[in-house]
Amino acid sequence: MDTIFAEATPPGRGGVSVVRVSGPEARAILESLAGVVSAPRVAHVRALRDGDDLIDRALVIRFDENHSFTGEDVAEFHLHGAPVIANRLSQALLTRGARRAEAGEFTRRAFLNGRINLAEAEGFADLLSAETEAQRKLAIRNAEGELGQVVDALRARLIRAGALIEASIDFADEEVPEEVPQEVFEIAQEISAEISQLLASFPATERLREGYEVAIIGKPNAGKSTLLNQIAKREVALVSDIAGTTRDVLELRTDLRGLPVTFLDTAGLRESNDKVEMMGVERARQRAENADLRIHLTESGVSEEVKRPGDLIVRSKADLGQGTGLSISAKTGEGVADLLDMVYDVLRQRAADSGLVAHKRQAEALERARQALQLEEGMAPEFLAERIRQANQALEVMIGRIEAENYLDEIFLSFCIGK
Ligand SMILES: Nc1nc2c(c(=O)[nH]1)N(C=O)[C@@H](CNc1ccc(C(=O)N[C@@H](CCC(=O)O)C(=O)O)cc1)CN2
Ligand SMILES: Nc1nc2c(ncn2[C@@H]2O[C@H](COP(=O)(O)OP(=O)(O)OP(=O)(O)O)[C@@H](O)[C@H]2O)c(=O)[nH]1
Repeated sequence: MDTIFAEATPPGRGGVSVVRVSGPEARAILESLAGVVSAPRVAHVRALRDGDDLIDRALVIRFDENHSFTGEDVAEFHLHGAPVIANRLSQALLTRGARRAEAGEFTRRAFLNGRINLAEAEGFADLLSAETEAQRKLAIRNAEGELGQVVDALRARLIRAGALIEASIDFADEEVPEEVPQEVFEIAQEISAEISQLLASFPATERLREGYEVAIIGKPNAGKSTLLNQIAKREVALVSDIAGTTRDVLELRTDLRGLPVTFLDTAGLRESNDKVEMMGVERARQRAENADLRIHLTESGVSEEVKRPGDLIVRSKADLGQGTGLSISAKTGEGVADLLDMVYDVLRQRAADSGLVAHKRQAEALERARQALQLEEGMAPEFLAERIRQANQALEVMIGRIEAENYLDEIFLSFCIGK
């Protein structure tokens, strides 16, 4: 196994930068630079020397195999935060046989060494990419293993069901076939119902993890770009009194009180002879179609063609006259806070339906387990045993105990280097 290293802190100048080393040579490499470090998991201040060259006076920590994040021998260098120092240390690590880590390789090793399961690894990936409070709360639950624990509890009951069937097969008399106990069917039904519950929350959880899209749509000159600028509190979109100003879809990522919300400013919906404008209109329609929520901004009437239940209808340019319903002036800002309140309320309700199943991979494995558990009383004991085994196997795939290989690159390469 290679010994790997990477900067765990973001590149650039900072107070402290942390370089992490993991693998069989970690301790020897640490001690060749810092002298003997006998106590594990204790911070020591040490001069780091490569030959005569004093690299830095740093904090160093070492971790023993089986008592570290990766499960391997680990050494950490907490350096003064200038890129030249980390670069100089990297050079010393390379000459001592370590290599640079790939994206997610520390977490991958934690998984391969059985320190975390695959659902936890996905939780860590989500935690590291979380941009808002609601996403962080979701991710930390899975990084802490909640989903894995739920699945382990289901597996324990499946194993009992399997054992009950085996017993009835073993003791079956040729003439008087032993009945498969009723409890087997009860367990299968209960587990199947619990999986259904877990799966029911998947769409809401996935939306929260990925972030919501809110499309601002309407006729040309309705004030969509002005509204986007008002939400951003800066000039992100071009505004003009020429109809058809916005062509491409503009995205504004925001943290709406903890919810991840990307507002989309789209081309005004109309027929036009301008080829480029029509490409923009088509794009606007598509993005609006796929968005989680649509704000129809209108001076007069609503563009019925794209209207869907639950869409917000908002009258624009309230400073120019009176409208009914929610009306805003993107220009003065009047009503914009109320609009954001409404958007927040709608999305918060959807986020409230979220649960633990955040990834399609997890949902698919759970669905396979659920399918296998659709048992019927007349089924042969051997067949029932096979179904229970299939369900158990699907759950093992979910937590990465088996058949994880196909997913590893997808999951771990999504991390940054150093994680
Ligand atoms: N400096 C530093 N900070 C970090 C990490 C790290 O690797 N280094 N982490 C990583 O990304 C996270 C913390 N995760 C960790 C998880 C386990 C162990 C560990 O050494 N576990 C041992 C000892 C436990 C103990 O001290 O009681 C064990 O479980 O046996 C260390 C960090 C976040 N902060
Ligand atoms: N009085 C008033 N004028 C506004 C308001 N909002 C936008 N306008 C004006 O209306 C014109 C069009 O505004 P935009 O924000 O570019 O409209 P749009 O909907 O993005 O237009 P397209 O890009 O053509 O689809 C500009 O002259 C804005 O200054 C408002 O609330 N009150």
